[in-house]
Amino acid sequence: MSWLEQSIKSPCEQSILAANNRQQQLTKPPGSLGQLETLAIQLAGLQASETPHIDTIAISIFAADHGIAEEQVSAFPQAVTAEMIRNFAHGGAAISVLAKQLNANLRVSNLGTVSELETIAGVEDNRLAAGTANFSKAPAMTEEQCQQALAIGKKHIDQANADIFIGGEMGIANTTSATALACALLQKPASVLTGPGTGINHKTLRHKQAVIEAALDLHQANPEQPLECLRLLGGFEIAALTGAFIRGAQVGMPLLVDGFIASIAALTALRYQPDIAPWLILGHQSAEPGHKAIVAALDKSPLLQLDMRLGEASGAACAIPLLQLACTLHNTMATFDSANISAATL
Ligand SMILES: Cc1cc2ncn([C@H]3O[C@H](COP(=O)(O)O)[C@@H](O)[C@H]3O)c2cc1C
Ligand SMILES: O=C(O)c1cccnc1
Repeated sequence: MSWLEQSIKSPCEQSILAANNRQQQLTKPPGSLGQLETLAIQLAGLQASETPHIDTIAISIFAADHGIAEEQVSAFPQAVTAEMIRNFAHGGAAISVLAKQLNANLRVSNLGTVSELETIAGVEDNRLAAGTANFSKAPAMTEEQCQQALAIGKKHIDQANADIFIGGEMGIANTTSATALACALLQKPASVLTGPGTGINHKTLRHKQAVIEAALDLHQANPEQPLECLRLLGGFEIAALTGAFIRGAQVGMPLLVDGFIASIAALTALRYQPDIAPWLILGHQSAEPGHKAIVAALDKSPLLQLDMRLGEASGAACAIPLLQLACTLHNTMATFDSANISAATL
């Protein structure tokens, strides 16, 4: 049996009840801390503890190139993927700065770029090929590549040993791949889901839409087979994220999901195994317009809306302090009893 078929862990009902009970005793009108309350209760269930905490944070960035980039669908050249891998390692990328500030353990996995990369300290060499195939002409991945990429995500979860996991990505043209995958899974046209990614002009946006429509016609991907949709239209980094999300729910790791790209990986995982839903927390609403439809399909409310559209796990990282505050309030506020506060009378 493949690891992908292992059962999903259930959140701990007893801890959810205990945490809910605790919330009712804290010195505030019940419900007045809004989503901070529900988040603490959700985390209690996921961590199987009445008093959840977010002290150790694992962030994994999966980077890879995309054959579809040769269709001129991104504002930036493909060399940027490898260049940004260097930047992650050297501490200059947005996620490098955020991870340092949050005291998170940042791992960077190179699944294969077109530009040659020297060996870089802090970058894991997980190269499968020099990027995916151009999915407007052929399946993006072979069966074997897709399985290997899923397994790299699994490995990151198995080694994470953290209170929460955030998966991020880097790969020029991956909004084209993610959009095509979203169209296939949601059965929506490219005209509805395609957005500017790194910032293309209107003419290029129409071209990007047409490239996606043609690829959808070519592959006729079956939404009932999400991992096959992933193989045909996805990317190595999107598959690694999908594998990480499936594994996270199998082993009981809370998963904080980033923006557009990470969310389509989460949706792929969810369509493959609907029981993973409770393990997903949505960090933020991306400004990439197609994210709304994916968020609706995930049936989750994003914690933040900051008009971010970067990827790299950056939006999810920004939501960590909120989760920490939710836990600290939940764990350390006084109770009506301990502070001698009168309870509600009506
Ligand atoms: C310097 C730079 C840093 C990035 N970090 C994340 N992305 C984001 O933009 C890319 C997707 O957009 P598109 O599909 O339009 O190429 C991905 O690499 C994504 O992670 C970046 C993009 C650039 C240019
Ligand atoms: O929200 C994202 O993940 C995103 C949006 C635009 C470009 N890259 C990533």
